[in-house]
Amino acid sequence: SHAWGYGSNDGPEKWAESFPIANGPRQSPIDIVPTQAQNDPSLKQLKLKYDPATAKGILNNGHSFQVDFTDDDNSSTLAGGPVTGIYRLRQFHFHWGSSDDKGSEHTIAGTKFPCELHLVHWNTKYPNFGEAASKPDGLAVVGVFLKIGSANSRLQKVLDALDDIRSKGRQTTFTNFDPKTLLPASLDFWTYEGSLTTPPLLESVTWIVLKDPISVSPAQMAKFRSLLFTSEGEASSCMVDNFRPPQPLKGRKVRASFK
Ligand SMILES: CN[C@@H]1CN(c2cccc(OC)c2)S(=O)(=O)c2sc(S(N)(=O)=O)cc21
Ligand SMILES: [Zn+2]
Repeated sequence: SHAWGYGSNDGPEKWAESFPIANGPRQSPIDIVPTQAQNDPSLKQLKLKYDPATAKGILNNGHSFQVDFTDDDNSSTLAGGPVTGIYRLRQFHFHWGSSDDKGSEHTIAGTKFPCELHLVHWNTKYPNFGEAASKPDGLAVVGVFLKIGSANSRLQKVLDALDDIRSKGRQTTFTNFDPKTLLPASLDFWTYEGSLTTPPLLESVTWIVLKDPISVSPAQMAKFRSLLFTSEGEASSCMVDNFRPPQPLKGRKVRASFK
């Protein structure tokens, strides 16, 4: 199997050995340079409709932790913005650093944030997630930056569940949660065509990166860093620095939904 991680032997610099698409034409993340983004007035407003009842569970997958949603109907969806049609929410997860000066995957004119939230959606024109993940318009991921500031009470419910999923493979029930509460007030965004930022690095993602961050406190960041990459019984390795650095733009245009 293609074991990959974020260490010196299995990290982003090594992924191309098993996943040659790592050097492809539309890889993610990227550095977003606001002055070079083009305002596109044809971009529609982002329409996010999430039903808290679709939240199912929370899992430590050994790379990050994710909150999974039931996606067998259109209860939790994304539409509008740069996409055509309806995309269903599949899961959300985060990437973060070992210190507050790094952790995000996308950067803004070189600025790194301590953490980045990804809400993963798949295009309902395809029969299921796995099919969608291999199509150029198959996935839409909303990225939200987290910035050090006051404690985020909405985030705390997610962080309180981490004690039960400390090591790889652990999961627990997690329901009645509305991910909309994790979004900033403004849904202004940048958008570009990219990829998964983890193996299999499929070039199937329309990225929608929100301009405004949400807050996270230093104590809450310590909670993220209390997770382990490793399974119970293995030598413990702290789950930190699980981010891929920015990739070459290769001629792509980044559009802005705002002036
Ligand atoms: C480990 N990779 C994450 C889990 N997924 C996954 C798992 C299995 C197969 C697969 O592709 C067929 C995708 S996923 O599609 O939900 C995503 S999206 C994403 S990110 N950082 O680009 O938003 C990371 C992951
Ligand atoms: Zn991600």
